[in-house]
Amino acid sequence: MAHLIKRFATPSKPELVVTYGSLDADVQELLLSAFTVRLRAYAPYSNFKVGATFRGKARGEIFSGCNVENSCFSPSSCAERTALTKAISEGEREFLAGAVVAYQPDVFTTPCGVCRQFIREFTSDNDMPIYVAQAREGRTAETPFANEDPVLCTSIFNLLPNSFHTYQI
Ligand SMILES: O=c1ccn([C@H]2C[C@H](O)[C@@H](CO)O2)c(=O)[nH]1
Ligand SMILES: [Zn+2]
Repeated sequence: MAHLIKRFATPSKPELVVTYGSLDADVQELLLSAFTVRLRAYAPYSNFKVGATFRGKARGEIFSGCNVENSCFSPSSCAERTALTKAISEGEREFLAGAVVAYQPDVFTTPCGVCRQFIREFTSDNDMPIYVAQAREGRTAETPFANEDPVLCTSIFNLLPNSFHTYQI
């Protein structure tokens, strides 16, 4: 019976909070792009701006997206889905890592349930690291992060364990 749970989405690593300065340059770059694209968020209804990025496996290219709201609310897209939809439509289907940048003073902003499932669709059995940072007040595109800023290092299998997934055989 063990084979039935063998492909269950179990995290490759536990969640960890580290400092921005301790991260590899490619992860810092992913977070910087998320900070920058967040500035383009169309969020007149919630006033809550989010930026998300995913690094494609094929060429190491960064795909970025912001949240795009609508006066009718339901048609809104989160930043994570904007970024992934852009990537898929450009031909990328595999990703090395993702990043999310938003600002709530006392909590990391992690992807919503819909986005977790959306990200899971494009994740291999090996999990996908997701880095979450705050766009702190007063920070600008010139200096988005300080070395001592906290970054949550999580992954889609931490965020969405034992997720629904169909395997194309
Ligand atoms: O991880 C998240 C959480 C929220 N939002 C958006 C949806 C909506 O536009 C606004 C407030 O929920 O933030 C995202 O883009 N990503
Ligand atoms: Zn979402």
